[in-house]
Parts: sequence; structure tokens; C-alpha cells
Amino acid sequence: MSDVLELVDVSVVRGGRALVEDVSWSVKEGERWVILGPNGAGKTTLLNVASSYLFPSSGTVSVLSEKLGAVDVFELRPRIGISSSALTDKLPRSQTVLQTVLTAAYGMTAGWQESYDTIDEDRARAFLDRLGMSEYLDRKFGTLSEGERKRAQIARAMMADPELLLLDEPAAGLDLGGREDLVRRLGRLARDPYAPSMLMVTHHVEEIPPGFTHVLMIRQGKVLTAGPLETEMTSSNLSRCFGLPLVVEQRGDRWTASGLPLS
Ligand SMILES: Nc1ncnc2c1ncn2[C@@H]1O[C@H](COP(=O)(O)OP(=O)(O)OP(=O)(O)O)[C@@H](O)[C@H]1O
Repeated sequence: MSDVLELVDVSVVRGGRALVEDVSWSVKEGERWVILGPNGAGKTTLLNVASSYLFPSSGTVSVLSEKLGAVDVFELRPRIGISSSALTDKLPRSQTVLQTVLTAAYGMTAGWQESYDTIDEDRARAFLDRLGMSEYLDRKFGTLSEGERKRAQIARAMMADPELLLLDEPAAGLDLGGREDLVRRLGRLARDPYAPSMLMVTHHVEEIPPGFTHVLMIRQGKVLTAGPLETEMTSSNLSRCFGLPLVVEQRGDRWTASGLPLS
């Protein structure tokens, strides 16, 4: 299996402070990773490195077998699909949902032409359908609810046919139904052998879709553990990660966690 991501001794320093420190991490083709950690732990920083938008202060990074610093990032970035609230904020609110997804095929955030290839339009419709957004094609992106926006963004990230899909807190702000709907759809994607390798940042083990294979836990910029979910997703690791006693359980193909009662 080839390397999708290889970080060796990576640190990102800003204002004299390490946001992530000495991170070594390897992601192989086909793996689906969840990145867990408390607020400010460095999860988004890691994702920004993986997306090639942030270069490390020290250490080496290879993304899709290309070494950062030795590759033209403008050729690398179209191979990576990103769904994040930072990107949502850049998408024009007055564009339709269909246009919002279609523009991704051309590496743009805004539409600049009136007509698109039928084949691209068909793909955009198919991705939106897969995310349960068929009824929203002509709606203005800015009028969507939080959950609808998230689903449209994931369809958009898939549009460029990425080899690596990065999801930054895709279920944040969703109600219980919206979360469960999204987790099921992401689970279907995760189990699709033709789907790209996936990295997903979250705060909650309940949001880990079925079919995800690995977990990286990070705290204060340092990796606590990285490996298969079945061996690394333990109460002890999760308690160290979030800094309080937690019990994690697997129920079927989902995870739940809760704090121990105060004595
Ligand atoms: N450009 C910057 N300069 C200085 N500090 C920064 C910069 N960007 C991020 N940080 C800090 O780095 C730390 C890690 O940030 P990051 O966004 O990676 O954390 P996170 O784990 O994604 O957090 P959250 O769960 O709250 O989204 C935070 O303390 C943040 O304030």
C-alpha cells in the first residue's frame, strides 16, 4: 500500500509556541482516520498541513507521495478534497447548490461561466443525491441550514475526484437527526472501496462513522496515540487525551463515551 500521508518529526511553531510538536504519522491508501482531541489540541493545524496549505516549521511532510517543498502545490491541491467551515465561509452565498458543487470540478469557489459540461453536471447531481441533497439543487447556498450546508460541502469536496478527503468537524452544529444522517452517509462512503482515503477531525467519538479504521489522538500539540481503532480507542487513551476519566464503549459499529460520575 502506498503512503497517502507521511509526517516525520513535524512541528509547527507560531509566535514561539509549538502548535504541533514532533508529530510522526503515516496514513496508507484506503485507510480512514479520525483525529480526536480537545479544543486547541492542534487537530486543524494537522489537517492544514495534510492539505498542503500549511508548511511545517521543521520536519518533513509527504502528501500523496509528493514531498512538500519539492512539489508544485497547485498541482497537488486539486488531488485533495476539503470540507471545513473555513472553506464554507469562502463560498458565495448567492450561488445555487448545484453551481457550488460544480465549480469544484474547475478548482474554483465561484462560477465564472454559464454552461458546464453535461458530464460534470451529472456527476455533481449524483454526489448531491448521495448526500441527500437532490431537492436543493436550485437553492441558494447561503439559505441552507447548517446540516444542509455540510452535506453540500462534502458533495463539493468529492466533485474533484480527490485521492484524499479531509473533513474538519463535519457534524459540528448538527442536531441529533442531522448528525445521525451524516454519520450514516459518511459510513457508506467510508465503506466504499473506491472512495478516497479519509481524515476526519472531530471532538466526539459518537461522530465516528462505521467503516473508519484508525484513530490519532492529540493533546497540546503532541500525539498521544495513532493506530487501529480497535486497539487504540480505549478508555485509558481517551481519558489521557481529554484530561478526565472517561469510559468508551463500542456498540455495534458505533462508539460512545461518557465521564465517570463525580465521587
Ligand atoms: N496562526 C496562529 N498563531 C498562533 N497560534 C495559533 C495560530 N493558529 C492556531 N493557533 C493556536 O494553535 C492551537 C491549535 O489550534 P488548532 O486550530 O489546530 O486546534 P484544534 O485542535 O483544531 O482546536 P478546536 O478543537 O478548538 O478547533 C490553538 O491554541 C490555537 O489558538
